Amino acid sequence: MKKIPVLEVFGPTIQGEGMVAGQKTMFVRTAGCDYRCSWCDSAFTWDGSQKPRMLTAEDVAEELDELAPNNYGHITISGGNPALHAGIGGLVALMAERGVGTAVETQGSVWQDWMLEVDEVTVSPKPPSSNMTTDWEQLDHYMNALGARETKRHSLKVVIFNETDLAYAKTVHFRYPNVPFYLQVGNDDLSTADDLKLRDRLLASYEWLVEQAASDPDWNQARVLPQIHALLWGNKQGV
Ligand SMILES: C[S@@+](CC[C@H](N)C(=O)[O-])C[C@H]1O[C@@H](n2cnc3c(N)ncnc32)[C@H](O)[C@@H]1O
Ligand SMILES: Nc1nc2[nH]cc(C(=O)O)c2c(=O)[nH]1
Ligand code: SF4
Ligand SMILES: [Mg+2]
Repeated sequence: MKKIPVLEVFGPTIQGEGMVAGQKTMFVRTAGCDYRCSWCDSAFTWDGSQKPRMLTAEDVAEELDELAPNNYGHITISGGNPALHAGIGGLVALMAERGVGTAVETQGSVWQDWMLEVDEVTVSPKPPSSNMTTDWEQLDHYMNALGARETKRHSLKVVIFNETDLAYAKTVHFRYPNVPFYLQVGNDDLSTADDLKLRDRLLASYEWLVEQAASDPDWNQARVLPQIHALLWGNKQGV
């Protein structure tokens, strides 16, 4: 059984972002990322500051059960980039056997066949402010493979910090016009412990983003959301 480098397991909480926002869920966060986004809010998964544990799918399930005995029906696998790890396939299968829903967060740079078995796949290509570049052919492959599924859902989510990011997001949205599309507020103060100050700042950014979407017909089918967990709990890890 292939092991998974796990950085943290937490919950129950709510999914704070995107297509599953508000869903009660557990989080499994893997270590390692093939990107280095300038504004990554989870840099501890790849900057060497925290060390992962190598766990089997059964180990992870046991940990979930200990954290939330009979108290979860959905898990979200994030990272880092969880798509770096073949071993997650075993976890997805185990949860499906138990009737527990699964979601994954990835930037869409690396494919794994277990993606096909995940109930809600969020693909989050990175805008210019991240300093990363998009491999459009790889993203096409992702969208084609996910789009061929019959019962499971996927979406695109782009984090926005400025107008250049919005222009990039539009390119993504127009390239895959039939995929549910989310604009997400960027958090540009990752170090503050002043939750109230951060909340004000994020809400001001949210207001700006809503105004942008509201005034541009190209966004008629878009959904605009903040990170709900950042509004509630600031930059705290494990929530
Ligand atoms: C930490 S990433 C992990 C999954 C995967 N590596 C990815 O980027 O999609 C989870 C989500 O958080 C978003 N995110 C990261 N830093 C953020 C920030 N400073 N503000 C808003 N969203 C952020 C990412 O764009 C992604 O959609
Ligand atoms: N509550 C909560 N919702 C989230 N949605 C995406 C997250 C992530 O870091 O991938 C995240 C997270 O870390 N916490
Ligand atoms: S792809 Fe995701 S985890 Fe990786 S650096 Fe960017 S935001 Fe962070
Ligand atoms: Mg996060």
